This record gives sequence, structure tokens and C-alpha cells, in this order.
Amino acid sequence: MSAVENLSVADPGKKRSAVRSLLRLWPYVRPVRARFGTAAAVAVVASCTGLIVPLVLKWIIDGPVAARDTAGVWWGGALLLAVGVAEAALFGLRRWLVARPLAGVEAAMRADLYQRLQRLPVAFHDRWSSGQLLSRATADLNLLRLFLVFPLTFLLVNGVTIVVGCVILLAQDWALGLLVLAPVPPLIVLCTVFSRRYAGAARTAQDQVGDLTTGVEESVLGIRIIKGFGRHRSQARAFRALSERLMGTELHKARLLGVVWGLILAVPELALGTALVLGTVQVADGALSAGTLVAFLSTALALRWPVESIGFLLAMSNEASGAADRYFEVMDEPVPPEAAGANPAPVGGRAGDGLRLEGVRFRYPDADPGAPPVLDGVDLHVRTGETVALVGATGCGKTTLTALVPRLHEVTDGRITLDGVDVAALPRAEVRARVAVAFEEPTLFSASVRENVLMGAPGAADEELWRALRVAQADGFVAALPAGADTEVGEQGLSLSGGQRQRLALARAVVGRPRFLVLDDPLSALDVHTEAKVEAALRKVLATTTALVVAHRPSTVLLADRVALLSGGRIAAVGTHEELLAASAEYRRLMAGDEARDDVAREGAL
Ligand SMILES: Nc1ncnc2c1ncn2[C@@H]1O[C@H](COP(=O)(O)OP(=O)(O)OP(=O)(O)O)[C@@H](O)[C@H]1O
Repeated sequence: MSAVENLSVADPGKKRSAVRSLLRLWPYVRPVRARFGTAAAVAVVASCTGLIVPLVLKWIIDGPVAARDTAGVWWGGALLLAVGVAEAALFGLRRWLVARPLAGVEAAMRADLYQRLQRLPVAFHDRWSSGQLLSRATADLNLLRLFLVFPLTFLLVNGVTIVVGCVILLAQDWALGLLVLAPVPPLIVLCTVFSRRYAGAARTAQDQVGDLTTGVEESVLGIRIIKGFGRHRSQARAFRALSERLMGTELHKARLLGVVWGLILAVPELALGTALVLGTVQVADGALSAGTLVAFLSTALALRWPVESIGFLLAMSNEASGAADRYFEVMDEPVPPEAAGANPAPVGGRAGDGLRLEGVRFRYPDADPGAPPVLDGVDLHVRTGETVALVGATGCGKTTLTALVPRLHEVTDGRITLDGVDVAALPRAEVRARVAVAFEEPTLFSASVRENVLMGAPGAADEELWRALRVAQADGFVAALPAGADTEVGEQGLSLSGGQRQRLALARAVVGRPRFLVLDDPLSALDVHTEAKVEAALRKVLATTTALVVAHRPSTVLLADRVALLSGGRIAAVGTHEELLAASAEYRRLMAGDEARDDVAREGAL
């Protein structure tokens, strides 16, 4: 699969209501409702203030102008100026009222989304592409804030202004008023149809932006592979295809908006032109005063913007409803119960029992229903203080098994106990305080060395940090960094070598002096010399803890007291390295293959 092809999570067939989606924002708007409501009321008053202008004009024309009263005209002009200033001041007040609270709403929604993402299980993150999550946390939340600032208020403000304006029009001359209002019913039908279509297109575009974000992210993170394999052209082609797909959707949106906006502009103009002709005839016949016609036409013109803006206000609202759906798709994902603060830590257990896996079965939630489970009845006992190496063919489920101990995934069946306590009965925070992990892929964050390592024991003293660095044989290179342990390691620690990253990940695992240690082939990126040093240090750590270590090569296996062979979803054999060499042909094959690879690596290093 190309690195830029990714899962899109929209369900186009699903029935949705834009209003219902947007109503879900209420809990976030609720705390600022007073200020938001005041701002909307101020905007309604400001907009309706503009409708006073035609009435003042009518008074000036039929009064001072008809009577040739110059002083009266000046007074009329002053009144028009005062109305204009009041309208501008009120709109300014509205902006001031909403700016800060609505930025706060966006920040609160973003914080909730981030917290949710932290609490959701690894299985969720396996299923969702990072770009889809990133675009929800950035572009979609921005759209929602814009919706609250603009369309939500102005659909109300313009609606009220149009109703008040229509009353004024009908009061001036009901026949001309009905003529100008004739296009309203067909325009309402048009807007409803448009909304439905536009909402679908907007949602598609948002999902495509998510796919595009994933593509950019993967290409940036995988730039070394792309360059190394000379794949930049094919990657660029795949990316262009994605961005052309998005461009097509955006053009479809623009066409829809163009048609609806064209009709919203043209149809009322036709009605207004007809009213102008008929009104002029009536003035010529003496059936209508010139002031009334001017007031009528300027009221109709004052209503142009509120009517014209409906098209793009509806478009923005539909985009916002798509963004709200996308946001709540993540927020509605169930969080495993005790992560939300249930289950207190159970007491009891059998102190000194070590780590036990009893009849553990596991199947990935998104695996093919017909496929056998990855783990199918694993029984293993790692005694307190003991180190067991887990060995098996590639893809047999070693990483999966190590992820079950700190409950990154939940067992499908069976149980895992720590000192006799079922991990499923412990709060996740408690499990992770007891079990420290280091994975094959050492993940570092764009923070200092100190912050990265102390993630394993927040608040630990400097001595603990340096002890852990010494254990991982990382103290030498960390001390030589420009700012020592306070040196920033760059995004994903990419400013460090693979071996350095892996040693920091190891230091993070041991800094909290964990009772249980789970290491997934933590020595894979080390050169033979460094590996020997880390092994020597690790041996000391392993002597003080209970450890399960995934091992691919004999040198790592020799760190362990016993070896467990994982095969066909079960533990096929347990014993010392020598015992398994003597008893298991599969184990001999595995070790022989790895020995051969080690020889090649050693030759390369020499
Ligand atoms: N998130 C996932 N969803 C579905 N299947 C998965 C997932 N992760 C791994 N698998 C499958 O589970 C099986 C075991 O994978 P796992 O990574 O545990 O193997 P492993 O023994 O650690 O392999 P290696 O030695 O190559 O690291 C593989 O068939 C893999 O395709």
C-alpha cells in the first residue's frame, strides 16, 4: 500500500441532521451563553438600526426637501450620521463580547479531544489514521469556532432583520411589498436542497483533508525511507492523486455554492427591478409619494446583504455540522471503564508470585473473523526476580503478548496476574506503575533527554536519572550533548542515532525501579560493542526485577534465566537455553538463523 493511501472514516450512507449535529455543541457553549446571547442581541439591534435609515430618508424627502427647508435637511443628515455611528459601535461591541469566550470554547473542545485520545485504547489508535485525528484537532475545531462566531449569530441576526424589513416594506406599500417578497418561498426550497447537497460534499472534503494530512505526516516521518528507496516520484504521484481528489470535491462545493448564490442574487434583483418600475409609475400617477418609494427601495436594498449572505452562511453551517460529526465520532468512542476513574485498586494477591499468564487468548478486534487468534492459550509463569526470554518465529505474537501485560490491549480470554492480582482488576495507572516497558521501536518525544527519561518516574531526583542513564550505558553520550540531560532531542528523537534512542528508551524503562519489566527486543538497534555494554548493565537491573524479554538472538537470550518458546499461539517449550537447544528443533532453527545474522552484523562492524 502506498504510504499516502489511508482509511477514510466517513459513512456517506448514514442519515444525518445538521441541526442535531450542531446542537451537540451546546455543552461547550453553555458556560458562555450569557455573553454569547448578549452579543447576538446586540447584533440584532445593530442590524435593525440600519433599517431606520430608509425611514429617515422618507422623512427628509417628504418633509424638509418638499418644503425646501435647508435646516431640516441638515438635521436629517445629522440623524443619518448618528444612526450609522450607532450601528458601527454596536457591531464592534458584539465582536468584543464574543472573541474571547469563543476562543475559550475552541480551546476547551481541543483539550477534551486530546484527553480522549490519551484515554482511548491502543486498538482505537490502530484503527484510526493519525491524519484523520490531526485534522479533527486542528481544521475541524477551527471551523466550529468560525461557525459560532459568524453563521450561528448572523443566521439569527439576518433572519430577524429580514422579518423586520419585510414588515416595513409591507407597511410602506403592501402590493409592492408582496411583489418583492414573491421569490422568498422558492428560495427557501432552493436553500434546503442546497444545504443537503453541500453538507455531503463538505463532509467528503473534510475526510479527504484528513487523508491528505496522513499522507503529509507519513511522508515527513518516512523521508529517509522515501529518499533511500528513491520513491519520491511515486510518493509525489500518489499525493497528487489525493490532492486532485480533494480539489475535485472543493470544485464541486464551489459549483454548488456558485449556483445557489447566483440564484439568491439574481431572483430578488428581478423582483426589485419590477417593483422600481411599478413604483415609479405609481409616483408619476400621484398614487405614491416620492419619499415612500425611496424608503421602500432603500429598505429593499438594505435587505440585500442579509438575503445574499444566507447562501454562504448556510454553506459554513453545513461545513461546521460535518466538523461537529467528525469531532463527536472520536468523543463518542467508548473509553474502557476504569480509565475514566472506576475500579479502585483491589487489595490482596500473593506477594512474590511474579508474573503469570493463564490460558491467555487474544484476537485483534479488527482481525478477519475467520482467522485463528494470535495467542491461543498461553500459560507462562515468570517467578519473582526471574528473567524469561520470549522467543518465536517472526509474526508469532511476541510483541502482542508483551503488550497484554501493561494492558495496552485487553486479553480476549484467560488472565494475567502480577503477584497474584489479575491486571484486569487493577486500574490501568496502577498496572503501568508496576510494569515498565521498552519496545523495539524506541519512541522519544520532542523534549529534553531528562523529560523523556523521567516519563518513567515523574518527579524523580537527578541521581535516579543518572543511575538509569548509567544502566542503559547512555550517561557518556548524554553528558557529551551540548546541554547535557537538558538537550532537546528533536521531534521523535531524530537528532540521535538509533542506538542512542534505544538506550534512552531503556533508561526510561528502568528509572522508576519497576517491579516488572517488559522489554521487546530492546537491543536490536545497538552495535555489538554497545550491545555488550548495555547487556552487562541490564544484567544488573534484571537481577533486581521480574522480567519478560522478547529476544531474537542468542546474546539477548543469554541474559535470561529461562527461555519460553512461543509457537502456534502457545508456549511450546520452557527451559534454559541449553535445555531448549537440546529438546526443540524449532528453537535450534531460530537460534541458528539469528546466529548467522549476528555473524554478518559482526563482520560488518569489524
Ligand atoms: N493491530 C493489529 N491488528 C491486527 N493484526 C495485528 C495487529 N498487530 C499485529 N497483528 C498481527 O498479529 C500477529 C503477531 O504480530 P506480532 O507483532 O505480535 O508478532 P511478533 O512475534 O512480535 O513479530 P516480530 O518478531 O516480527 O516482531 C501478526 O500476524 C500480525 O500481522
